[in-house]
Amino acid sequence: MGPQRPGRGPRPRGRGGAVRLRTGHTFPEGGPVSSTSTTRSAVAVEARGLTVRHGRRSAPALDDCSFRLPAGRVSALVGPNGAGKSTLLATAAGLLRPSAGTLTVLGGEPAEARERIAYLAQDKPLHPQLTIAETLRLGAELNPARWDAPHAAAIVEQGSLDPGTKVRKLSGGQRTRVALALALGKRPDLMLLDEPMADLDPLARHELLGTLMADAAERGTTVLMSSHIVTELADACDHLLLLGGGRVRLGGGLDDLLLAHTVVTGRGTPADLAPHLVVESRPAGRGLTALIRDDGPVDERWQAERPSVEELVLAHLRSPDVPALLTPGTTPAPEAVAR
Ligand SMILES: Nc1ncnc2c1ncn2[C@@H]1O[C@H](COP(=O)(O)OP(=O)(O)OP(=O)(O)O)[C@@H](O)[C@H]1O
Repeated sequence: MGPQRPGRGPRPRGRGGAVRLRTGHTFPEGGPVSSTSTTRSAVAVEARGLTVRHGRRSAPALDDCSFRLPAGRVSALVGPNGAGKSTLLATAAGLLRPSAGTLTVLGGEPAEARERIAYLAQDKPLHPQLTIAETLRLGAELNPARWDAPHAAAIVEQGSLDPGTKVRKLSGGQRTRVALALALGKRPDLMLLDEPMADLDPLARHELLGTLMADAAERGTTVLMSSHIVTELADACDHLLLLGGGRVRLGGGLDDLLLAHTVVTGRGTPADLAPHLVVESRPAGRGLTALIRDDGPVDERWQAERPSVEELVLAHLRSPDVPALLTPGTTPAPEAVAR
């Protein structure tokens, strides 16, 4: 079971608790509905035609991306290797500059918001010669106005770490914990986490996700977190941004995105599923199983189920040519998109 969702009701999803749809069900016209919380909430990150190249002649790592991320949410950033996730996080942290378009963070330029942002890079850079206690003291000195010493110390304590231990003597997962204590101790308004869970054990991951969700629920912290561990993200995140080949493939509230798709099983061919968009299909017995993007009610002869987050993400990763989908409220106004 994933961490509890503080302040939020449990989210019904996944095959285990799949909502079995009655055949002939109807989805709202025009596809997904943006939840009211998505449309009404403030915007934490907004990209308009964002293009980022690592070198003048290199292909764009991010290519004409436009999306919005709501404030106070835990957003999952997913995509295959090389999709542009780290590039997006580093740009949002103000470490890379857009080659074209804009990226607005907490209402301004990323560099202006640096004090309010905590960025945890993939390699979790820390000073190896410092002890854990010295590392946290450095965090306090660098963030005098915001530093929450008890919060940072509690995160270290939960990992049973001796504050006198030098960073160079820590395991990869222990180092990640200290880096997270440093990031969370800053009490940021926006946390940018690049694969924070990769080297944490399952218990530590569970605890970390719980802490992030609690911060989002209690303090309104916005979290954007890249990860390849889709099943765990499903429990912790309420928003999804899926990148592929430097472009946005899916963006929106998880519930909205799930509502816009159906897993159908039955006899027939993908062509029989028209007018729905078939994201992915595979043979099943004498028929097929497909993930479709709904265009109106699904015909009664198909058995229909809500997809799990994993099914939604995997189907889109395996079908890179399927048109992108951003739910309303997560797309900047088209006329305002910089070209
Ligand atoms: N420092 C760099 N110099 C040149 N190209 C780079 C650099 N960093 C990333 N790239 C290129 O930019 C593209 C996006 O890379 P990025 O690291 O953002 O992807 P990612 O989605 O984070 O991948 P992964 O899941 O493997 O961490 C890739 O084609 C990569 O080769």
